[in-house]
Amino acid sequence: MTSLTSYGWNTHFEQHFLTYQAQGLEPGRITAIEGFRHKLITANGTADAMLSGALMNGADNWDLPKVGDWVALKAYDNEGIIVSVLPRINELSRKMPGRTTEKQVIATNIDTAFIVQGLDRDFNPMRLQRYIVQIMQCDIQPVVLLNKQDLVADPESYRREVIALGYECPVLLLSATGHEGLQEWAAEHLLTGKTYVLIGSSGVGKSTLVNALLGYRLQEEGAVSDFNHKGKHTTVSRNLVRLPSGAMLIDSPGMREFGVTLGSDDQGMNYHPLLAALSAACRFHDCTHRHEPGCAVAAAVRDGELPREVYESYLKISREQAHYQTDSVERKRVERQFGKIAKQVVQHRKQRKY
Ligand SMILES: Nc1nc2c(ncn2[C@@H]2O[C@H](COP(=O)(O)OP(=O)(O)OP(=O)(O)O)[C@@H](O)[C@H]2O)c(=O)[nH]1
Ligand SMILES: [Zn+2]
Repeated sequence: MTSLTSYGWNTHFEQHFLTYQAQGLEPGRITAIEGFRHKLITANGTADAMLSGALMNGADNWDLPKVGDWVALKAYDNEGIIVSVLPRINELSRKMPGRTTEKQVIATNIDTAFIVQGLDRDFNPMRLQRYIVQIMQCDIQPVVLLNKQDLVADPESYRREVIALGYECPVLLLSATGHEGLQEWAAEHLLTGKTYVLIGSSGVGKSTLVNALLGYRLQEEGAVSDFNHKGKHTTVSRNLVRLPSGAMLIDSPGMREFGVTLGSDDQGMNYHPLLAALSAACRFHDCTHRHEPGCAVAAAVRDGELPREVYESYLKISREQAHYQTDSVERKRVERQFGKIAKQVVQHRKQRKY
């Protein structure tokens, strides 16, 4: 028997599972998805499951099971059919890459997201802030991991630069290959029964970090294999693994884009403590901090109190959010209209009996 609690099962899921329990279903957590095959951990060990037809036809893509989800499962030995996804505590999402404004769910039921940047050439405070803001508006705690510290002369200066931005999140220096900083990371931020996700661009060392923590090779690393014929292996799937410490860690493929969606409160960006405090002092309560008179945020940038990089990131992200919002409102309107037309067609057919 596997203890589900050690995989993150709690009273929230237990409550929502009651009706399924009455139907003789079992709970399970998705650890990997390969095409149609969903790998799960259940009280009886691991299982392989497919989606029920109803789930496949009825749900929007972001409602379908993702790595990290708890589901209700009709189990047959080590196989099964996933009948339903239990309500999520949160979901780590991004705007789908490209021009569309659809949301893509990366992983679910996450306690902390580790943003990994490599200090060799990947370090980029603008991109970092985009990750931080998007993660926070998903109600997930961000932690910044600056990896490959062995490749730069003064790693501390990078850490200081991130801390100076003033977001409320820890910043750690690591070397996955040199095994530096791993113990401190694990001791403070990888706790039993909690779920973590690693995100960042390709090649920053996410798989190397997972492997170092696991002490064995789950995914072959870059230098070793020749997976995609470009002399470089890239992680292609997400995997939830349980570390020896009992923490759960989800590795995810490298991302080129990490577009913002809208926060649950639609309040725009109140994720920077100083920016939030300053906003309250603006003359207009709905100040966009762009051109309004009496703007405390713009004044703080002029005075050097609020870092200019934070302000620039704010401007960029809030513009994208506005675009995301208009586009999703328009999409919903079109969907509603289409729904109406489809209904009329059905009615028309019924009346005509064909
Ligand atoms: N010098 C140095 N190299 C590292 C470190 N961490 C990872 N690397 C190297 O960086 C390369 C990429 O590492 P991966 O772990 O495959 O990167 P990834 O983030 O998982 O990449 P994707 O799977 O494409 O998302 C490999 O050659 C690693 O050996 C580090 O701390 N220092
Ligand atoms: Zn303002």
